[in-house]
Amino acid sequence: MQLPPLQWYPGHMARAVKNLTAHLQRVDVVIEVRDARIPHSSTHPLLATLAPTGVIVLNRRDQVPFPVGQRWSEYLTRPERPIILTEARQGQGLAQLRQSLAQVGHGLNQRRQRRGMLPRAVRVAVVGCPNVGKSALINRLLGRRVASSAPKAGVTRQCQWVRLGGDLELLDTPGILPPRLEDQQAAIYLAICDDISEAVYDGYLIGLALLARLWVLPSPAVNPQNGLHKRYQLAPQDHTPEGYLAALAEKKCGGNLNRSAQMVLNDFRRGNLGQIALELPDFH
Ligand SMILES: Nc1nc2c(ncn2[C@@H]2O[C@H](COP(=O)(O)OP(=O)(O)OP(=O)(O)O)[C@@H](O)[C@H]2O)c(=O)[nH]1
Repeated sequence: MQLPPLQWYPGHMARAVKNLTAHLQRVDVVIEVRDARIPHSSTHPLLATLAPTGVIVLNRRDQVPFPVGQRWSEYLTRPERPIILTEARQGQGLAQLRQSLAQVGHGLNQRRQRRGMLPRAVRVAVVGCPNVGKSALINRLLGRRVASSAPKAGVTRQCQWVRLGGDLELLDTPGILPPRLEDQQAAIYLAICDDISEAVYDGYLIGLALLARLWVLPSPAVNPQNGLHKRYQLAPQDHTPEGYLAALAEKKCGGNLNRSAQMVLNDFRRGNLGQIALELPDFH
């Protein structure tokens, strides 16, 4: 299946990248938030150069099978860059994240003390692609709602500093993507996961791309219980991806293929098809 090239680089994102580059110079640690369903595709090349150290958070750990999250964590971990799996809405994994930040703060203030300087709060930037859960994570870390969190890419438009007690200052940042999405497979995964504005793609083709991926995923990436069958009482093994969307359209959407594709996408995004990792460390 050949999809038209996907690109999304709205004006606010270009401004955000410029703004972020300036802000990162006064930050002590960067938390890069990625989507645990697509840890490879939901990273930004800029961060490898601007923020080579820090913490990588694989958020939405509730949406992938537990062993897959663990495997990604082992695969990505480096001594200077711990990996933490979180569920930002419920606050799972946050104790470990707080501990990592406290360690950074301790090291920073020891160095300051040696130079005769007063202690200060650790400055932490929370960065990543649109819709990966940066604002939800910040709200959970702070224990109150300071950042807008919504199931839509591009909600946060400005960099915003927020303070947590005397120890931590957090920078909430708009979601960023590269100006050109060179890796079109990654772009398709970003669209499937709702990390790209739906205004720039054909929903039917992206729904079909999701099914095509589900058809070839190995068993560790998906729950043993087939979510599609359970959700729609329609067995995947009896159909090709195209045939499945057509059968689903007949069964539930008055024959409308666009609506059946949208239904599958929405159910995947909400976790109604069970835990599904679109990417595993060994293949993309
Ligand atoms: N299932 C699940 N949903 C999550 C998790 N974290 C966040 N969400 C949901 O994902 C959606 C996006 O979260 P946000 O916090 O707005 O994401 P963001 O990265 O700040 O988005 P932008 O403002 O577009 O950059 C919201 O509907 C959240 O409730 C998680 O760990 N698991």
